[in-house]
Amino acid sequence: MEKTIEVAAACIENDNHEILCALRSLKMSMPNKWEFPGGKIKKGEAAHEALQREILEELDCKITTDEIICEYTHEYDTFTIHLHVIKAAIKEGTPKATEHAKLVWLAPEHLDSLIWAAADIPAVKKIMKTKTSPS
Ligand SMILES: Nc1nc2c([nH]c(=O)n2[C@H]2C[C@H](O)[C@@H](COP(=O)(O)OP(=O)(O)OP(=O)(O)O)O2)c(=O)[nH]1
Repeated sequence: MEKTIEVAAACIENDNHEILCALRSLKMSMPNKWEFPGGKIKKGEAAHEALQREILEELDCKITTDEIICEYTHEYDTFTIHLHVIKAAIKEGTPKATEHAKLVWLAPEHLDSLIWAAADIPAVKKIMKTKTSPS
């Protein structure tokens, strides 16, 4: 059986309560799919630590990380990922698409207007539900 890839992804919210969505580029695997920016967790690394490193590498900014919004396993045809979606905020800098094709800030209720990587769909649904339900 293929090894499961551990992936940390950031649900970065700005002061307008919008969420940062990133479009995977043609050079990346799963091109043209939207995702929460992040990447693979290295051996011995904590998910939060991996996420801060990945965001600095691919968006050229620093984030603070908060609680895990959701965490689950998704089986693609050729590999399986264990996705950790972590709440985050920008601490320093402005996100730049150094690897992604595009970055957009979207209100939670509009997240389902994008075509997401299949693994992200439960997280998108959860964020939409949590952020748009009256409290
Ligand atoms: N970053 C991220 N990856 C996701 C998400 N959803 C999803 O299925 N993936 C998949 C895409 C990739 O197969 C894998 C993460 O790989 P990646 O290419 O972003 O990670 P990385 O930057 O560490 O990659 P690399 O240096 O090895 O090329 O997880 C998501 O929301 N964010």
